[in-house]
Amino acid sequence: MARGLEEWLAPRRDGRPLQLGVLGGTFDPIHIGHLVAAEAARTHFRLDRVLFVPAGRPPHKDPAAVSDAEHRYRMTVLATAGNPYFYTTRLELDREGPSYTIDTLRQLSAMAGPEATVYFIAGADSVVTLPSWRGGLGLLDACQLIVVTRPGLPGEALQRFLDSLPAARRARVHLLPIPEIGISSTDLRERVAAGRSIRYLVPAAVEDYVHKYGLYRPRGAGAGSERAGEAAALRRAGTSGAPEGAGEAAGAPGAGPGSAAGAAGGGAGRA
Ligand SMILES: Nc1ncnc2c1ncn2[C@@H]1O[C@H](COP(=O)(O)OP(=O)(O)OP(=O)(O)O)[C@@H](O)[C@H]1O
Ligand SMILES: O=C(O)c1ccc[n+]([C@@H]2O[C@H](COP(=O)([O-])O)[C@@H](O)[C@H]2O)c1
Repeated sequence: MARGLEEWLAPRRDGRPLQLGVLGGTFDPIHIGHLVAAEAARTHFRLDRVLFVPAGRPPHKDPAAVSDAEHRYRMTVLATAGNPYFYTTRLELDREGPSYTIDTLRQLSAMAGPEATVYFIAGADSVVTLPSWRGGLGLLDACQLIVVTRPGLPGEALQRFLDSLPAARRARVHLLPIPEIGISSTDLRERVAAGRSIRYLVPAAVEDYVHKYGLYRPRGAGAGSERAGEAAALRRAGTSGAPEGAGEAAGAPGAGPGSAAGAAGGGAGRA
C-alpha cells in the first residue's frame, strides 16, 4: 500500500469525522465532466476530500479497448493536481484482478476508520447498471452514493432504479444536479482519432499528455504506433517518471497532512 494514500486519509485535525468523496472511473481520458462532478459533490455535500480512483482493470470493459492503466492514472494525476482537495490513488492499479468497486470501498473504509463516511460519486448512466456490479446493491451498505446528472440518460431509467430500492438503501442515495457537460471519454477518443481538437474539454496538461504519447491515434499514425512500447517503458519506470501532481506516484500527497491543502482545509478539511 502506498504510504501517500494512508497519509492523505488521515483523520481531520479537529477530530470531526472525515467526509470522503470517491470518484471511480476508467478515465480514458479524464475530462472536465469528471472534474465538474467531483467538485460539485465536494462543495454540495461538504466533503473534506475527493479521491479519484482510476480503474486498473475495469470489470465491465473489454481490456483490449481500454488504454494502458499507467497512462490513465498519470492523466488523472495531472488533471487533479490543481485542486488541493483532490487526490489520485493507484489502489486499483496495484491490486490484482478486476477492479471491483466494492473491494475498493471496503479497503478505503478500513483505511479511513470507522468514524469516516465514504461517498461514492457516480454519473446516473453508471448508477443504473449497479445491480450488475460485483456485490450488486450491497454496495449501498459500504457507502453513501452521490448520483450526478448526466446528459443523455432518459430520466425514467434512473427513476426505475430508485424505485427498485428498499427504503433503507434508497436513503443512502443522493441525487445531485450538476451543470450538464455533454461529453464523454468516448467522444474525446474519437475526436483525437479524427484529428479534431480536445482543447478545453480536458485540462491542458491532459491534452499535452495525450499528444505527447500519441494516445487515441489510429494505429500507425506517428506517436500512436509507439503506444505499447511507451506504456511498457512507463511501467518499467515505476513511480519515478510520474508527472507532477496530486497522486501517489508523484509523491505529493495533495490535501494530506502538512500540505498547502491541509492548511487550506481549515474550513473544509483538516481543521
Ligand atoms: N459528462 C459527465 N457528466 C457527469 N458524469 C460523468 C460525465 N462523464 C463521466 N461521468 C461519470 O464519471 C464516472 C467515470 O466515467 P468514465 O471514466 O467511464 O467516463 P466516460 O466519459 O463515461 O467514459 P466512456 O465514454 O469511455 O465510457 C462515471 O460514474 C460516469 O457516469
Ligand atoms: O464493481 C463492479 O462490478 C463495477 C462494474 C462497473 C463499473 N464499476 C466502476 O464504476 C466506475 C465507473 O465505471 P465506468 O465504466 O463508467 O468508468 C469505475 O470505478 C468502475 O470500476 C464497477
